[in-house]
Order: sequence, then C-alpha cells, then structure tokens
Amino acid sequence: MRVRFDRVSATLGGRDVLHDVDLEVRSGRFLGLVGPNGSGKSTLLRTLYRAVAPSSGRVLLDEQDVWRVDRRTVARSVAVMTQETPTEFDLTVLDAVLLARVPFQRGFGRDTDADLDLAWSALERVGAADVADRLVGRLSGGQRQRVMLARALAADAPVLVLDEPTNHLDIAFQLELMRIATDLDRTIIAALHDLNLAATHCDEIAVLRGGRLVAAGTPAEALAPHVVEDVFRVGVDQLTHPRTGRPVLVFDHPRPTGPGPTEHRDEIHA
Ligand SMILES: Nc1ncnc2c1ncn2[C@@H]1O[C@H](COP(=O)(O)OP(=O)(O)OP(=O)(O)O)[C@@H](O)[C@H]1O
Repeated sequence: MRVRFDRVSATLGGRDVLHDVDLEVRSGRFLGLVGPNGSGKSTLLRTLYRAVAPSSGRVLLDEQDVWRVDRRTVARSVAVMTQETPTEFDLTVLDAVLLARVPFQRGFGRDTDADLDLAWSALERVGAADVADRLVGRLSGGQRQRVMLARALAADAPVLVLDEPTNHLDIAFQLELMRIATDLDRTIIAALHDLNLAATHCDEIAVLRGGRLVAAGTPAEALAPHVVEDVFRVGVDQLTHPRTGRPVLVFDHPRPTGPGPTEHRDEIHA
C-alpha cells in the first residue's frame, strides 16, 4: 500500500508545525523520517494514523484520503508503534498485543484462534513470549517497547508506522528491530533519531526541519554532509561501509570555518 502526503500542513496550539509536506512512500518501501527535535516528525506521522488532522493537504493510502474514510478502515491499514502506552499499563502483555486485533473484530467480538496465533507469533518474533502474562506496567522500558512492536506486528496491517521505535532498546535489539522491519513486506515509515541506523536500514530518507521537508532520497543523498550539517548543526563526514556499501556518518562539533547560515536554507533538496 502506498502512502502519500500531499502538501500537508498542520497547526497545533495556534502554531504552524507542518508546512506543505509533499512525500510519497511506495508500497513495500521503508522510509526513515529524520530531523531535529521539534521538527514535526511525530506530527507528520500522526496525520497518517488520524491523530492530528491536517489544516490543509491530504494524506493518501493508495488513492484513499485517510481523513475521508472511517477510523476503523485506517486502523486496519496502518499499525502504529509509539512511545505512548499509558492505557495498556494495567493489561497483561498478551491482552495488550491482542488490542491490535480489535479493528478486525465485529462488535464486541472475541479473540479468534487466528487473533491468538498472530499475537503469539508477534510476541515470539520480538522475544517477549516469556513475559506474556506479566502486566505491561511492570515491564522495563525496553521490554515495553518490544511489546509495543509486537502489538504493531500483530495488527498485520499493510502500513507500519514507528515513532522513535528504538528508544530504550539495547543495541542488539535496536538492530533486531530494524531487521524485523526490513524483513517485513510492508510499507514502513519510521521516525528515527539515529541517522546511522536509518542510513543502514532504510530504503529512503526524508529530512524535516521546522516542519518543512528539506531533503528526500536515498540515504546517501538525503544524508549528504551539507544537508546534515545545515539541518542538525553538526560537523559530519559521510563514509562508505566497507562491507555493505551503505553510508556511515561520523559526527563532530560544528565546523567553525565556511559560510554562515544561508538565507535560503529551506531550498536544500536532494
Ligand atoms: N499538542 C501540541 N500543542 C502545541 N504544539 C505542539 C503539540 N505537539 C507538538 N507541538 C509542537 O509541534 C512541533 C513539532 O513537534 P513534533 O513532536 O511533531 O516534533 P518531532 O520532530 O517529532 O520532535 P522530537 O524529535 O523531539 O520527538 C514542536 O514545535 C512541538 O512543540
């Protein structure tokens, strides 16, 4: 399923936080969304899973505007893993994962064998089957993240949204999560802070700054040193991984030499 943000703007608390974002993620591709704190990554993702309505523009799943179909249809198409889990604190892990199946059930439907199979296989996939009967609120931050990933996988939806999925995760599971994501035959959009994790695993990268899309393309293009230096205010060298051929970024303090901020910084496009 293809995702398209068609000139999406959004206003929150009276402030414009997204400006005319035009971005397409083709079916089955994995897009990494990067940008400094407050650049609008979560807000853009929220417009896709119907948590923030755009002030203008459209968000399309194939040709369907997510804001013109009912919430349940979107919930069946877009699985979401975010940092917010307060409603699940009093549930067991298995029940929290089974919540992913609710949009697929009729009325107050019971969990079917197929729902349970999906939940258990998702828990096994993320290495959390052994905590299935624990309360979510009693887990460590990293364990909870695994459970939230399991829930998103159990939805079995064609589009997967990951909002800072690797927070709290140890390095081994960060890599495992990215491998799980790349092995899935789904359209994936992930807001990521770790630019190297994004460069290594994503098919494409989009860079936001101040609510505007400032670069998009392959990891090597979108994370070109001039883009990263300008957007993140750091010094950076882009190397090539000797085995994978993927770009690897090595960061440094901002370089003191060279021209100052340009007047047309929003015109960086890959
Ligand atoms: N509910 C809200 N009301 C008002 N402003 C908001 C609200 N939520 C977010 N914002 C503002 O919108 C802008 C974009 O926030 P958003 O969370 O989308 O950025 P982000 O790139 O995901 O940030 P981070 O990397 O820090 O998670 C920020 O300036 C933020 O302060």
